[in-house]
Amino acid sequence: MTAAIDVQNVTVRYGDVLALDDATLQVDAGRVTGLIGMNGSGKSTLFKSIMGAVRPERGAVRIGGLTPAAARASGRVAYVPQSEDVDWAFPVSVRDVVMMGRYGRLGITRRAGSADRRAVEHALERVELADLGDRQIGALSGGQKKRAFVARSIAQDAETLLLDEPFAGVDQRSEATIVRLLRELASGGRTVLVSTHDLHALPDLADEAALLLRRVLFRGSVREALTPERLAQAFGLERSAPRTANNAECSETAERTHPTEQTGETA
Ligand SMILES: Nc1ncnc2c1ncn2[C@@H]1O[C@H](COP(=O)(O)OP(=O)(O)OP(=O)(O)O)[C@@H](O)[C@H]1O
Repeated sequence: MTAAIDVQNVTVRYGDVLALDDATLQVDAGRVTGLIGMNGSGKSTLFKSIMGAVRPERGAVRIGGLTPAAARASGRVAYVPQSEDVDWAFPVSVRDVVMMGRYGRLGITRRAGSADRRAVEHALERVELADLGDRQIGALSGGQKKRAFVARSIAQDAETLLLDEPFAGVDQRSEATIVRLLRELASGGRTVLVSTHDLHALPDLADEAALLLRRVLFRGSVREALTPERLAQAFGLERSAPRTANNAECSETAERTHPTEQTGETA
């Protein structure tokens, strides 16, 4: 079976910081895969590589057999970025953000039709934000913002969903709603790759797990991933802790993503 996401020997450097070192990962459709790694292990960089927002020095990525650019252009892949990467002051409503998921389908006039509006309302209902569609995106709680971005992915009807730390700073209701939705989407045949620090939530969330420390150390069942030996390896308790790069000293800085954009283009 061809992997829905195929990351082959990807190496990414920011200046002299080696963020990914020969990372290889296959992610299957129809399941939720949890991406686990310590701060700075390269999780966001892996997502940005899959989205084509950073250019690997070596290696290749395919999404459903397509290059990242082609997968993005066809709307097959949706990305829920880390909250810090989003400019929340951007003056758009929650409904506008969710409508952005439909942009690939709007055609040349960019005018939303009734099917688009129905898809947006349906997505808002699924994330339990139907009452807050008119609110400015920046005026939502952390968990509600995450749910708005998940709604955008649902409205987009993307085959592949990438979520970077969707549970960070999120209330329990939002976490439960997002976990339930991701499981439903995977059951419906979607490919879901989600990074999280929350190891306790992993068994409920994911069918598979991948451990990352600049390279993929392990990919397999959640139970096998959570063994003390594997976690010690992934969290740098053994010899090879990653260099802790100080972002302030780095020449490149990640740009902020408008709520209306799919990615922060950094390369
Ligand atoms: N734009 C950038 N410029 C320079 N270095 C960067 C940039 N983005 C990330 N890095 C560095 O690359 C490494 C991997 O960062 P990345 O954000 O991918 O890790 P992460 O696993 O997502 O971390 P976290 O869990 O803290 O979000 C880190 O050392 C980080 O400091």
